Amino acid sequence: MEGVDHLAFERNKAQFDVDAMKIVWAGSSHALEVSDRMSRLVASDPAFRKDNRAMLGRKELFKNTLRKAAYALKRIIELRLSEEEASMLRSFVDEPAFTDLHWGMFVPAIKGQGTEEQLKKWLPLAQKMQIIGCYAQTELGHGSNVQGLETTVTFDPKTDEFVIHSPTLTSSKWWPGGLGKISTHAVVYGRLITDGQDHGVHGFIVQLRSLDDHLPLPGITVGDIGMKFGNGAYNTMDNGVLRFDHVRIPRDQMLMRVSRVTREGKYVQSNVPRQLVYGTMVYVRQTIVSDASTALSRAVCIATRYSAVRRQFGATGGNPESQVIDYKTQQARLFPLLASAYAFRFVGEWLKWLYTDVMTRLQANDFSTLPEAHACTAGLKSLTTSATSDGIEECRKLCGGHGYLCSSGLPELFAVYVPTCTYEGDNIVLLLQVARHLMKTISQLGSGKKPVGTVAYMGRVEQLMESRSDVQKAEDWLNPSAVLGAFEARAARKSVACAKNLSKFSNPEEGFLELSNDLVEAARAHCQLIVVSKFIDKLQQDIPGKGVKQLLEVLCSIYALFHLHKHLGDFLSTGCITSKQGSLANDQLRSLYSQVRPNAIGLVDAFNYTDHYLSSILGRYDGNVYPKLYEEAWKDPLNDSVIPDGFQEYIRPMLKQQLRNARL
Ligand SMILES: CC/C=C\C/C=C/C/C=C\C/C=C\C/C=C\C/C=C/C(=O)SCCNC(=O)CCNC(=O)[C@H](O)C(C)(C)COP(=O)(O)OP(=O)(O)OC[C@H]1O[C@@H](n2cnc3c(N)ncnc32)[C@H](O)[C@@H]1OP(=O)(O)O
Ligand SMILES: Cc1cc2nc3c(=O)[nH]c(=O)nc-3n(C[C@H](O)[C@H](O)[C@H](O)COP(=O)(O)OP(=O)(O)OC[C@H]3O[C@@H](n4cnc5c(N)ncnc54)[C@H](O)[C@@H]3O)c2cc1C
Repeated sequence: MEGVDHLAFERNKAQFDVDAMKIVWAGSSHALEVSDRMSRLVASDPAFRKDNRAMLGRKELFKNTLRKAAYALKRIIELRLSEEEASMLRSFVDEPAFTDLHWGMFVPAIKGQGTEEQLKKWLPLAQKMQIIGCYAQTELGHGSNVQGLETTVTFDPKTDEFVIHSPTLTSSKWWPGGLGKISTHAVVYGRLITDGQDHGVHGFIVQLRSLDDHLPLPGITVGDIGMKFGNGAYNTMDNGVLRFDHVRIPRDQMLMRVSRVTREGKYVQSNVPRQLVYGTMVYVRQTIVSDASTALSRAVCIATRYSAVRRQFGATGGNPESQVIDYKTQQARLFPLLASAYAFRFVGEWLKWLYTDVMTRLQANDFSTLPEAHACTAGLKSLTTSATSDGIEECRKLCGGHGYLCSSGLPELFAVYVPTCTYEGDNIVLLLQVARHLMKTISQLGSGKKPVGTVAYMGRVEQLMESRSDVQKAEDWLNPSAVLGAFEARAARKSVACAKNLSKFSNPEEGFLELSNDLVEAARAHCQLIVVSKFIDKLQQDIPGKGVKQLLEVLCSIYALFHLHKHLGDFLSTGCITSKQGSLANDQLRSLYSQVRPNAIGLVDAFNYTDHYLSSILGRYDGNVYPKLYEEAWKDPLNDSVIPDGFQEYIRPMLKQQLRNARL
């Protein structure tokens, strides 16, 4: 029935103030107001329609994306939107596009690595979109190993220029989004060579295409790398290939904040650490963590609403069948994902703070927190994107057969999301970076250097090696210190075990390779500890609204105890808890799921997503699923005609032949 809220009876069950929770989710009343306004603006404009994407061929799909990008900019200018509003509007358009790389990587790379002079020259051009840029780092043969890039950038003192060259096939730039067809410029990473000396990888601003006719400039070969996973999905993006044949750029297009080349060709390093060349990746990894909570919450919103609508079995005495959300197995799969979405939101908020703090310190030449920022952004990017990708797929399964339909919104969400496990650093490679940080921290404990930030607990390592959980009954697991104690002890013990094993190797690098699986597990345990502890920290804040804080406490406990249960082997084998305590945690989880159940729809409503943004019939706000699914099926191009193309040509003769054979 049109106009009827089929989920109203669920909404009435909520025991908390949903509007107050919306503010907590958005981060502030202001952020909620802006995101609400921008999402409605996009949803109400037919130019931003996206329900037909799965049906479009690549060229049509891509052209459609270009139209939307140009239209979005037009609206941003017409409505005089602020940077914050514009960025929200673009995110609600919800279509991967070259603009993501322009705003998400090209502009930040210039901001982070350019000198004042370079910012003055390039930023206004980029900000007004008079040029369009991308981030060209990865090559056909080299992605994770940035130091292995082959592109050469050789200084020619005669002309005061750099000569950029792709010496081999494997040195072709490969993957950069926006590069394939649209970008006019790129920040290109290559090996800087002056006077025959290789100074390693640096970034350069390079013009790729003419601003007059958009044709590639001389010496440049550029194109799209081809269709990617999923039909519509990420194919709205022109990931590209790029080759240079001795292309010349002026010397002042080297991004020179970290180091520079003088007119005479002298290489001069400034006082900022070399690793700042990797700074854009740190920035983007940080944004990816917040985006993980967005992607996971979308999937969870769809699966939760549909689980309340869907009924199977259990019809007794004329009553309808049971809602699948009431099955304990459904709750045990769904509610930890709901809790994870909130957990990632809060750890994302904290990571943003950490990043901002690091940036402020960098301005004052304090580089002390850079390793912590690198380890946290790398580790949390890895943890949250892996969990979100798996979570989206789990949500598809939670929706049964209908989840497999494109109209559920879940296949496209998965296909668009899943490369986050690879881009901005393969998730295993990034966990190994965290492991290095942990091993370094442990190795420095003896020197009296006190570990700070997220590794501060390592300073209590002796106590953590001995500690025993004092949980005696299920409710004891609701105590944050019991949870923190167990997670800290597990993380510390896993790292210490790795460090002990590493010390048996005469060559530490050999040991690192040999023990890398254990190191990855130790890094994961450390990252889970960060998520749990930041959720607990969030709950120390004043959180207004009836029942809001109580529900967040429930979700926090679910996040922690679900992971304790999932990784019980870790907690038991390291002796942090007993098997009895493990089973008490499981008992407590069951009770927590029951507390979430009446609030489940309210908790997903608090994400404040429009139906346009969710683009899911199963996740519709009004729960009017079946009539809309039925209606949608008839819109498929296959249903344009009763008899499909190809039937007369192939199937009719086949049928006739088979009938003839049968009669013989
Ligand atoms: C639904 C849609 C959802 C989400 C969309 C998300 C949007 C975000 C917004 C904007 C972006 C828009 C669109 C996104 C789409 C796609 C974009 C994708 C872009 C890319 O993928 S760009 C390419 C990214 N490439 C990588 O990440 C490569 C990974 N490799 C590395 O980073 C490094 O090489 C590695 C592996 C970390 C280190 O290599 P290595 O072992 O060689 O170490 P080094 O010798 O280089 O380093 C030694 C030293 O330096 C420290 N360090 C390393 N990295 C950093 C760093 N980044 N910052 C600070 N410090 C660093 C390292 O710890 C060592 O320290 P030590 O000497 O031990 O003290
Ligand atoms: C959709 C998408 C968009 C992208 N956009 C951009 C972009 O805009 N700009 C850009 O420059 N790049 C971009 N990339 C490239 C991306 O950053 C790289 O693909 C990514 O960094 C992974 O590197 P790789 O492909 O070399 O993987 P590889 O390193 O080859 O990984 C292959 C396998 O080897 C394993 N492995 C590698 N090294 C180690 C190790 N040391 N120890 C253990 N295992 C290891 C990995 O875990 C993985 O299982 C994009 C990629 C994708 C998929």
